[in-house]
Amino acid sequence: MIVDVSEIFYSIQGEGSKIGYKAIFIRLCGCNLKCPFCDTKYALSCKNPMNAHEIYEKISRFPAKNIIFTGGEPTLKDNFMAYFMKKYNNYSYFLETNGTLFPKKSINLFSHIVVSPKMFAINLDVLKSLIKYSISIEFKFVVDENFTKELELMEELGLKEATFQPVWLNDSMESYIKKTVRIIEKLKDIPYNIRIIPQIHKILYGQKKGV
Ligand SMILES: Nc1nc2[nH]cc(C(=O)O)c2c(=O)[nH]1
Ligand code: SF4
Ligand SMILES: [Mg+2]
Repeated sequence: MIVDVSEIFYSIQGEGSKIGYKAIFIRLCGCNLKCPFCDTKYALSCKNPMNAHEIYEKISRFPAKNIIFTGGEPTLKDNFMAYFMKKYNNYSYFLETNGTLFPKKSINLFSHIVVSPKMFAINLDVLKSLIKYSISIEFKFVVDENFTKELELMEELGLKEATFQPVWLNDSMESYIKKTVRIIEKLKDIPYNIRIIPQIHKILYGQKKGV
């Protein structure tokens, strides 16, 4: 089975509740959305066909057992991910998804799913199914300084907690940190259980591929 792979790299989880754990990232090509703030535009329509064995050869060189499928939107490759995870079942698998497509073949093979819904492309039925059928799930919202819609969605889905991740646009490090602090101050007034976490890999390594 063949899939287009944008990049495979070894780093730490830089986002969400599993932040800091070492992980191997498999970034699949292709996405069903075109977010203006996308930080992986190079992965939206790339071509780099690899078969499962070639991918396995690459990942097996790294001394880690956590694999994160990301993209692009990896659920477009539901069949491939299911095939891969069943074949190489000595790893723990994690998924980063925008929550618009339901990965029915692979969902029960992920130890944990990070859903990052985009406010202009919400599919409530898919989000509810992800909550219902995943083994473990968290919501991560990429936010700017106005996050009313995100709070409304939390309400609608009955979420008790979520991660808010300040969006990194054309910010310098200094402006990103200042923006994050402004968001923290605003969220202090809001009675939701929200963790505010910046994208730690960008602070540590800068804005580049493969980290
Ligand atoms: N270190 C690191 N952590 C990440 N967590 C989610 C990422 C993603 O691009 O989906 C990502 C990424 O690109 N790098
Ligand atoms: S869903 Fe994610 S990968 Fe796709 S365009 Fe939006 S930010 Fe980029
Ligand atoms: Mg990223």
